[in-house]
Amino acid sequence: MSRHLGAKKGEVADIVLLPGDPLRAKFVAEHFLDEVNCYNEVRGMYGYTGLYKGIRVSVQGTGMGNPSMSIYATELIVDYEVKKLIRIGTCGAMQKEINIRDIVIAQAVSSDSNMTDKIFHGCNYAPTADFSLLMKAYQQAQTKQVSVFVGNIYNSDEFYRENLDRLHKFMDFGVLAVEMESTALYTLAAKYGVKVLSILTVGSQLLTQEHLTHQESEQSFYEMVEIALNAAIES
Ligand SMILES: O=P(O)(O)O[C@H]1O[C@H](CO)[C@@H](O)[C@H]1O
Ligand SMILES: O=c1cc[nH]c(=O)[nH]1
Repeated sequence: MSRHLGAKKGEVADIVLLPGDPLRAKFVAEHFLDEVNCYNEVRGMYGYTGLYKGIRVSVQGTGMGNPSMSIYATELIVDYEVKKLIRIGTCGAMQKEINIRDIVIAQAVSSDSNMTDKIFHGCNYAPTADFSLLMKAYQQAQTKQVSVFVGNIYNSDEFYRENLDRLHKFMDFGVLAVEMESTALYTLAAKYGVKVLSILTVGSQLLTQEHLTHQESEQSFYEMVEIALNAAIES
């Protein structure tokens, strides 16, 4: 067991998918994995291990925001020796050509979080995806009836904001979408030398103010999860 996970040694696979919502972890386990074992219920942050196409894969909820992600990512890597971590999240689209239900793959992460400053003391570190995972995920996405965008995303410590001024600056510089966990995830993966990628389904469009309901979001996760699973086992 680790501080926040109840799994015994060996119960977590080398490959872990990471949704923010623990109920998305349950959904993935129920719909995509065989021979499933629930290894964590601590704090209701469900974690499961099962088989996908005969290969062991885990799926672990992370909660929302960089601090929560950093706890789970650190323990998965340090205590359970996980080697590939793929976030399967939702995001808000920041460019007009990106629509609800499209997929965004995070090649790099810009941020308003001071996570990396705590490590790099005033210098800018650019958290980036693992290239082999990124390439496989992009190839997988191209086999599906889904629009996929690859590029820079915006990671934020805020969901509700005073105003959208800062977001508009990042939009002007071509940033694709906003979410809240990838700075911590990519930076920790680099620190520990493991593979990482964030794949995001667009749940809201910030320019048009459209958004999916919770139930609609769930239905649009299928493509993202299949892309993540196949990229993970092939890379
Ligand atoms: O759907 P998840 O994976 O939680 O991701 C996004 O949704 C949450 C905000 O609603 C934040 O965690 C953000 O990053
Ligand atoms: O972090 C997020 C995720 C989805 N939509 C947003 O506006 N922000």
